[in-house]
Amino acid sequence: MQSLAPSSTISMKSIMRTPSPLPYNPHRFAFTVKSAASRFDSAANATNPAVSASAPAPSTNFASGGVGKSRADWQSSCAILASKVVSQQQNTEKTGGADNITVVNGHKTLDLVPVEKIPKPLTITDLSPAPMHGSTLRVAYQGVPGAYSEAAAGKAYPECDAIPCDQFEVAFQAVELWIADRAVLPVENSLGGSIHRNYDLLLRHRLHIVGEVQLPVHHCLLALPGVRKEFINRVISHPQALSQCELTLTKLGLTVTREAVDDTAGAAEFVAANNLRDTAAIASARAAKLYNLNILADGIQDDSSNMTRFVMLARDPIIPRTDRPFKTSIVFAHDKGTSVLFKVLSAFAFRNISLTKIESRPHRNRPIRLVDDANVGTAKHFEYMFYVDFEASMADVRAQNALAEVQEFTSFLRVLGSYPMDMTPWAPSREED
Ligand SMILES: O=C(O)C(=O)C[C@]1(C(=O)O)C=C[C@@H](O)C=C1
Repeated sequence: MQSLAPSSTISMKSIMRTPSPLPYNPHRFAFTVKSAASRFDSAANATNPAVSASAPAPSTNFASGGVGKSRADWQSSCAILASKVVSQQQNTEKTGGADNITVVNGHKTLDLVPVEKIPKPLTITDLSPAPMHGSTLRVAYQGVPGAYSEAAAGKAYPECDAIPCDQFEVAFQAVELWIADRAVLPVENSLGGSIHRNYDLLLRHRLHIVGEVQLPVHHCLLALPGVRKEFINRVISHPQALSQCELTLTKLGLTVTREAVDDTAGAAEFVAANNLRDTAAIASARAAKLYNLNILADGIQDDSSNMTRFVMLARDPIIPRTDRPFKTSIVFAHDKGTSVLFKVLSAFAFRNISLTKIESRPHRNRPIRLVDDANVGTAKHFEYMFYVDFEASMADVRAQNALAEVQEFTSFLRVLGSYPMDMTPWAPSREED
């Protein structure tokens, strides 16, 4: 996995400069031998001229060796075809003959590519949305290399190119503008709870949740080589990371200033880039390696089972299935009426569907509801959006019926996604790299 200069992070500005992409046109994929090499060269950019034009940020490739086997096969096939074309042109000049025809013993023969080198025709699986056409999946995440979101991208899509973005908003837009195929979004942590801002983003954008991963988060205290704990008068990190290590920092005697920055690895990069000998960063062991920092303390999260849940987002939903455990995420709002929440929740309870999460957020468009109160005039109530995750696939009739019922009680209902549950067995948090 290559490490990247943080300057290669995609920013809102660079996205704004990106020329607007052409709409998706499946006919662009009509297969010709000539287009094969260039298509595999530009991989996920094939559908988006804006991408090749704007030279997107380099990314981390999680596949060992960087390039997948099939891509290499295609490239060598195409190279052989290209060299044939060159030799045929030379022959043509010599013989003055037509395309693809060589003179052998006075007979004209078609000059064929050796059977084992002939590219295979595209099949229906080559056309499946992920990964695109045998190319490497491009996954946008917020932060710089070494961030936990990058690790989550690697866990969800081991062969992917992880693309750093300076804000979550940018990661969403990277997918919307076809610069990336997926975005990774942390939504909750076992210690810190829900990451509310990201729930709001889910609603503001029209991307679909297509997967989830739960990542053990193992924090380290990082400082420049030679710096000891006693020299530290400031600890910087992502706010979630600072809160996940609060007690341990105090136990370590580090009752010093805490400062929040955009991401954990960004904090490590900042300490290194500015040669800060009085500042430590909370970040991963991988960030220590990438930015040449020392690990002053290892495993400083307040709970060894510290875990963050990330969701994977895509432009299109996946087709829900029933042959493996699925989860569905919805968001709804309701107007008025009594016991609406109770009725909604019982739609799931009566069908034996377990809820795994419920979260309420202020209704941004209508945060306050005025209600008449006969005795004291008009009262104000807060209005909420409710986010619910439940353990069933949208392909399951029970889920379909439950949602049909929920729709009756709600003024707004959106299915954010129906996706395979992360069933990875739990293991204590430990950094491998
Ligand atoms: O800063 C990072 O490294 C991130 O990936 C973000 C983030 C978060 O938003 O919660 C992800 C996992 C950890 O819980 C701490 C920070």
